[in-house]
Amino acid sequence: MSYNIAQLDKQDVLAPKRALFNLPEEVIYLDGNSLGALPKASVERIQQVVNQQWGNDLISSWNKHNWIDLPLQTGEKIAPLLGAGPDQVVVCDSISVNLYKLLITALTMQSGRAKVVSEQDNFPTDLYMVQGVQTLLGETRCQLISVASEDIENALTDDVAVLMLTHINFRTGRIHDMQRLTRLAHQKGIIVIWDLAHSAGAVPLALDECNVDFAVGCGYKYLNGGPGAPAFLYAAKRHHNKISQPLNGWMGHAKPFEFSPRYDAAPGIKQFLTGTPSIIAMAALDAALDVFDSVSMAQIRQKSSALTELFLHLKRQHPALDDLVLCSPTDSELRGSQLSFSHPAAYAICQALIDHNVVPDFRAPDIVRFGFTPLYLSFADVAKAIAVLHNIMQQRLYTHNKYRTKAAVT
Ligand SMILES: Cc1ncc(COP(=O)(O)O)c(C=O)c1O
Ligand SMILES: Nc1c(O)cccc1C(=O)C[C@H](N)C(=O)O
Repeated sequence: MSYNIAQLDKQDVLAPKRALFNLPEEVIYLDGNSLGALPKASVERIQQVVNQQWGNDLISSWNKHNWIDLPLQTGEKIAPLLGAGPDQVVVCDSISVNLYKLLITALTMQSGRAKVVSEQDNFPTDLYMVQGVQTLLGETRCQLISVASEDIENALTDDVAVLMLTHINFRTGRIHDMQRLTRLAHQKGIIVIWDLAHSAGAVPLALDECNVDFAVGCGYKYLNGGPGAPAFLYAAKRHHNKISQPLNGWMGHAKPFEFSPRYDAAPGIKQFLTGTPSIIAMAALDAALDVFDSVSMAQIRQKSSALTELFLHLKRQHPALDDLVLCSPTDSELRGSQLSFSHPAAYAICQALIDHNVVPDFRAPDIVRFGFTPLYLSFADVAKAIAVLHNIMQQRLYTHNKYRTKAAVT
């Protein structure tokens, strides 16, 4: 198969979206799966929130600019990207904190069951949160069972309380079959929590259709909400009246401004709020979501698969790149919007790429990870990235001493 790259870019219906982002001209950014690029709309909105709303309207902004409803309003903007109907998504806190709320919520729905099944290769914070709940409640109420990916189905026995999985693996990009695993878990009476950190804004999702119980996801990756953007939490409507989450903060109270000493949870999804939302950060995320206007997740997915397929095709043309061993699934249907390759010098290769204006990231112990964000990446960018990578590998530029020293954040 041969590719006409100029033609691919010409036919690309998402190409105009690139103009909605502030990205340095010379940089090919392949790390939107760690930190999304900066949408121009977020810059404008932050300036407005700071200068006009905070600066001028001060405290009246909670009403005048409806700051108080921003967690719900932004949640409603995210919902269609998740295949979720209204009133089920709220924006708040981080994934870690939201997982804590949901783990305890789910465990209290499951009397007599304590096991939380997850995957050994899950993103560590997910496993840490279960370990923390286990320490708090004791093993009789919470017990982490972490298994290899291929053993998950066998681990779904009728003494399991919760299945907690990350939909798209952060290292390999491998996608779990959400529909099948949720159905199998439900057949055994198990509640399912999905972590959508690498899925939301990257692949089409159908949370309602898959009958998912709970989910969390990230604001700062494919949703482009900025560093430390608040996360989101999904809770299926059918559970809203039967649950209670453990972090009973005043923003999740039914009537926070009555300042009652007694906690009464707000109805619906609002009960998952805890403390005062970070308005500037949330406004940046809210504005960033407008880049998804007038495009479908199917279009995004189609371009994402085409970009990763092109990368692999071009890589195969260069024997000097053979030492980079693909650890993402070869079938594009089975992987998210990323490609990961192992190599003993992965860290140095990453640094050399960054030095040459191609930005992937390194994941320990030996992975170079490339994220493909269809909203701001062109097919020509992919071709340029391969040319730079080829030069680095063929000339062995990565062996230079300056690429050896590891930074604190990788
Ligand atoms: C799968 C996954 N879950 C959770 C996190 C962490 O989320 P947070 O920093 O919002 O707690 C990340 C990345 O940071 C992630 O990749
Ligand atoms: N949240 C991050 C941060 O604060 C610094 C560096 C990286 C991150 C990440 O998001 C890592 C990311 N979840 C990953 O998939 O590796």
